[in-house]
Amino acid sequence: MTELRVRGLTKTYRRGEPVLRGLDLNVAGGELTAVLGPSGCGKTTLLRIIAGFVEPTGGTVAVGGRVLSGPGVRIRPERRAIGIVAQEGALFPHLSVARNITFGLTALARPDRRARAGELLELVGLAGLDARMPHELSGGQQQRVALARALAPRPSVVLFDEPFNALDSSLRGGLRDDVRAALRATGATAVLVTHDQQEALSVADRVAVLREGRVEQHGTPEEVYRQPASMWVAGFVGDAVLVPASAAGGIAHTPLGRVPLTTDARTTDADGDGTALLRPEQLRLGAADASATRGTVTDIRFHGHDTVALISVGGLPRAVAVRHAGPLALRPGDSTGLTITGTATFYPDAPPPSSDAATAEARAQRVR
Ligand SMILES: Nc1ncnc2c1ncn2[C@@H]1O[C@H](COP(=O)(O)OP(=O)(O)OP(=O)(O)O)[C@@H](O)[C@H]1O
Repeated sequence: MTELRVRGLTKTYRRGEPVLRGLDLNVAGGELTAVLGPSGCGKTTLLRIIAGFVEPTGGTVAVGGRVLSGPGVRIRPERRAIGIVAQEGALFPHLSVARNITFGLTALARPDRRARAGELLELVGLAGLDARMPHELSGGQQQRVALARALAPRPSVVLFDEPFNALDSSLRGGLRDDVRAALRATGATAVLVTHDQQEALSVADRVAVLREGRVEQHGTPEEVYRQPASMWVAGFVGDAVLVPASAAGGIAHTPLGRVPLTTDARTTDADGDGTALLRPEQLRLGAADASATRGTVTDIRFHGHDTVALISVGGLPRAVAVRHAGPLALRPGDSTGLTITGTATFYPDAPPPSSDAATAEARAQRVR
């Protein structure tokens, strides 16, 4: 399995501002990293540089220790052993499914090519469709063929540029699972660019969050969601409840109550004022008893699988979001108790949420 290593990557297009500003990213052999970030932060540029379609201004790209782009080195795209799955499969419309898949396998004898196409179609769940033409396939099937084509030459790295974008949500889930299974089966290292945070969190081994041409955090989906490296990441990935807090002895005191701090070195030593991060599903509504903070419902939003209630609490300038599994028997104006479960990440010396520019900026930039 082959590691992808990107070091100090910079890119400035002609007559433009720098797009990549010293980007570092390691993807371990056989792992899938999802690259997530606001529109225009340089995700596609990163992918195109790794593929060899765009020359970086500085920095290096290496696969398995072999430098593909770097000072004085530029390996042509077709010699990089990198497969690409684009937004909309971009299959050759005049070639059958089998010939699309084996297009690049000119070194193989015809029977071997046929066998390889059959093998790959099985892998992507399309066994038997060898003779179909692209227009006879659904969008999801076309993307599966595009994946099979990308995997056909046994690339060590596969790049996905928003591969599920054109598909409706019912198809996306199944295809995502199959992409993951196919990558596992082949051992390819993969990078997937996406706008969709749920997709990034659910499909990837690791998530790299890009901001203004750098990686702000690269970690497992759980790390990025539970312990965001910054308030900006907290607000960009998922819904954040950011409240002013005072930390001491591993506990944050907030207007919503006391909450233990998440046990990582950055957080547990915290002492003094800052901001605590909670997620809406960590808040529980219930009887307004003595142990709970009291709040007033200002809005209820039903999402089917869950309901989000906005609760206004004394001492907080903005209502906090509470995610509740299933429907809620509360209405705007009702009084409720509020308790915190789990732990909080703490950002020392951070501005209070009333002027939480970081989150506002992240929200404004987030594209769904
Ligand atoms: N060929 C090009 N020439 C000049 N500027 C470019 C070129 N390609 C991209 N850019 C600029 O570089 C910046 C980053 O673009 P890029 O497509 O990498 O971002 P992105 O994160 O993939 O965005 P999106 O999520 O909207 O697809 C943008 O400001 C874009 O206008």
